[in-house]
Amino acid sequence: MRNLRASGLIIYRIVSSEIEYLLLQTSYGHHHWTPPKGHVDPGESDMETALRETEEEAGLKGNHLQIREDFRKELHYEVNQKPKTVIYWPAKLVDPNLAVKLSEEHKDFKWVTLEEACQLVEYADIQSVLRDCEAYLKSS
Ligand SMILES: Nc1ncnc2c1ncn2[C@@H]1O[C@H](COP(=O)(O)OP(=O)(O)OP(=O)(O)OP(=O)(O)OC[C@H]2O[C@@H](n3cnc4c(N)ncnc43)[C@H](O)[C@@H]2O)[C@@H](O)[C@H]1O
Repeated sequence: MRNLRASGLIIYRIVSSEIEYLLLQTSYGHHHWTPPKGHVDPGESDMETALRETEEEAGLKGNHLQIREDFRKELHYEVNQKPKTVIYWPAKLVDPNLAVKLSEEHKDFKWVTLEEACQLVEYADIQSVLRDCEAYLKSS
């Protein structure tokens, strides 16, 4: 069975010494919240996809971001009985005031603290990735 593969960026910014994460809410389905991410197209690397999807979904380009490639996490879950892999890297929004521009795929976005993010994302695996990411960012 073909594995679905997606990748994205855990976008964060620093505001008054606090880390805030960018989450997007889908316009479809049950309107779940995730960082910007999407399906890897044929011939694309995981990082190329992560950058393309972040620009398409949030209007943030690679030159707006500092990507932390040394922290990479994979999620594995099933969508419609098919296995799906999602890869994330953290990326700092260099100008914390830069505006997010949504596409039609999402109906809302929020900048939230770790605890608020864990409530919004609802799945234990991405909550765990966010907690590990915060620990990594605070230690480096
Ligand atoms: N129901 C729908 N109605 C209309 N158009 C739709 C649609 N679903 C997808 N689309 C279309 O597909 C495109 C998305 O393509 P992309 O933008 O390229 O890909 P994606 O982010 O990987 O898609 P998706 O939102 O489906 O993925 P996720 O794994 O979060 O989510 C997939 C499922 O997995 C669940 N899920 C998310 N994270 C999970 C996790 N950590 N553990 C377990 N389940 C999880 C989600 O709740 C969700 O049910 C959109 O443009 C949209 O047009």
